[in-house]
Amino acid sequence: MANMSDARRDNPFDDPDGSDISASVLDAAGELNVDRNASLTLGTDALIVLDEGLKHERLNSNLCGLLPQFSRTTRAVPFYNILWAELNGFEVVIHYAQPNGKNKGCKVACINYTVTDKSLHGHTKAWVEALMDRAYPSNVKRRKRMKVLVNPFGGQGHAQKIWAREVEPIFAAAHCDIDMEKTAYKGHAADIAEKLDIDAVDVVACASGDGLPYEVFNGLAKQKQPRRALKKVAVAHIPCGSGNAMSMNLYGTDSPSLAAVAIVKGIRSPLDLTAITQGSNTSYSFLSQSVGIIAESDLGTESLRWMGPLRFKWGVLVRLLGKTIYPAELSVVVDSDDKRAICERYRHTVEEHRVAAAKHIHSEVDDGALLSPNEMALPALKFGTVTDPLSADFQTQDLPTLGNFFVGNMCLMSSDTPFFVAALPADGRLDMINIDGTVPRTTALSMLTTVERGTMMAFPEVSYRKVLAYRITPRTRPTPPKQRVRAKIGQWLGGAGKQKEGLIAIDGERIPFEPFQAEVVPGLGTVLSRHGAVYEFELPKSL
Ligand SMILES: Nc1ncnc2c1ncn2[C@@H]1O[C@H](COP(=O)(O)OP(=O)(O)OP(=O)(O)O)[C@@H](O)[C@H]1O
Repeated sequence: MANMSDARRDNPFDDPDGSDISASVLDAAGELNVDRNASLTLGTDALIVLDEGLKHERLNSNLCGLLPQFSRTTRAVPFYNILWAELNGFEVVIHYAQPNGKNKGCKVACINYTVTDKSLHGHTKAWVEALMDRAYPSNVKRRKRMKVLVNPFGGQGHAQKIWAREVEPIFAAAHCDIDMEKTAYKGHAADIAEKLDIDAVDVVACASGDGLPYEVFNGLAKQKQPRRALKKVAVAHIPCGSGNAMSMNLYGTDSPSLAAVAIVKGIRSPLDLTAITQGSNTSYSFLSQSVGIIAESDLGTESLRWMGPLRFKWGVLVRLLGKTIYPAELSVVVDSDDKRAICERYRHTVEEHRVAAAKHIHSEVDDGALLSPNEMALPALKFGTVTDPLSADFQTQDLPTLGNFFVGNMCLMSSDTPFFVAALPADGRLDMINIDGTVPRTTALSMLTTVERGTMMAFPEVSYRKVLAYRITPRTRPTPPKQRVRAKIGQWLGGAGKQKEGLIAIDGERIPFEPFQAEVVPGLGTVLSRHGAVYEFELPKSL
């Protein structure tokens, strides 16, 4: 937690070969002498392996003395990396996640030692259990029962291979109970989640993009006891898609193997969901809603798929330079529109979390067991649906030149786009960004360059609000006859092809271009995360 932004950029593991052993206080009671030359010790944050044999192994491969001599005989394996430890007879076997040298990721490695002093059997048994307690603190469930859904078409179609090569071995080494199923059609993940036996499963892990988790939340919301289903079953994400925001926000990585370890070690945490009503339909969004530029750059750039991840940035750029506008009427229940106060409250929550984590205070996460029968249904919406008259809580604005309408429940929308820097998993609020489409091109371009640093919010032209609910009625923009040729060129350059209608994206999925209403439902969903109350992002100091 001390340096979350670094953790986000790099491998979130410490180096198991690392030299930071001094940071771990060696605890005499936690020491196990496995033989004359080797001992295993429970440090503060890591298992310390002291082994004369390590020195010899290294010296043997020293290319006839051409390489510098290694005198180190110790190795530290952070408890976080330890997947399982057991005693087989007198043999201590420890499986752990070892970071790959050059690749961003990790693989399963094993340490095993036979305890030579047979009188130490009782001590060894207790020591192995103590190691497991450090590897799995009281708020982390061991042997998670997982339903794994693999989208064979996710991202570039490699999800199945990634699952088998990089992820399954980690879950297996952590003794997770796995039931894998490939999705066979669009909507299959929702059907599976709707029919899932929620008492037999702790986690639904999606080897996909963000599309499958969206379906799983919505499938759980259709169960007979939806509220209990959403509390009982944690939704997890193995990043194998073109959009992997969920994994970035909750685990700080888009590497499938690192995400797998984060799932094994994940803390059950509540997540706000957003109820979206459109016509007579209700769905639940966990990530974002966009109308206009972001939705078009996400969904309306199909003809630019050959560009890979660049197509989204290109789509935004073309529309920004074209000063594209998306007229709409917007009604909002505002919680706060004071950017400074929003950042202060965010920092306060992060600090509270840091203090609680340092004191090892783990708040119990409700698993739905205590819900009374009349609480099993989804909570009633406080602000009604899109077909109801607007209540007095809403403030309505006509936005004839709206440029960007983007609402988020998570911070990062991809590995390098922290749009909603003050977003928190369960603060009962949505973060809403509005930017007028007529801001000068130079300003729009400099805004774009600050997204990656997370400082776009500082522009006075950017409205950043915490909201409880909103209704948006998008309108089709009129194109004056003189601008039609220019508009067509812009549309072609931006990858929109012949698309006539505007686009709305909910968690990256298209919904009809019609009015919709959104209301945050505090803590309705459950996920697995590294730090519970906060995402894997640090608010820039300049904000
Ligand atoms: N077997 C299947 N055939 C067709 N579509 C499927 C299948 N399995 C899942 N899908 C659909 O694929 C969509 C995208 O899934 P996912 O999020 O895993 O991939 P992605 O690569 O991130 O997304 P995108 O397609 O937007 O790039 C979801 O809407 C899901 O319902």
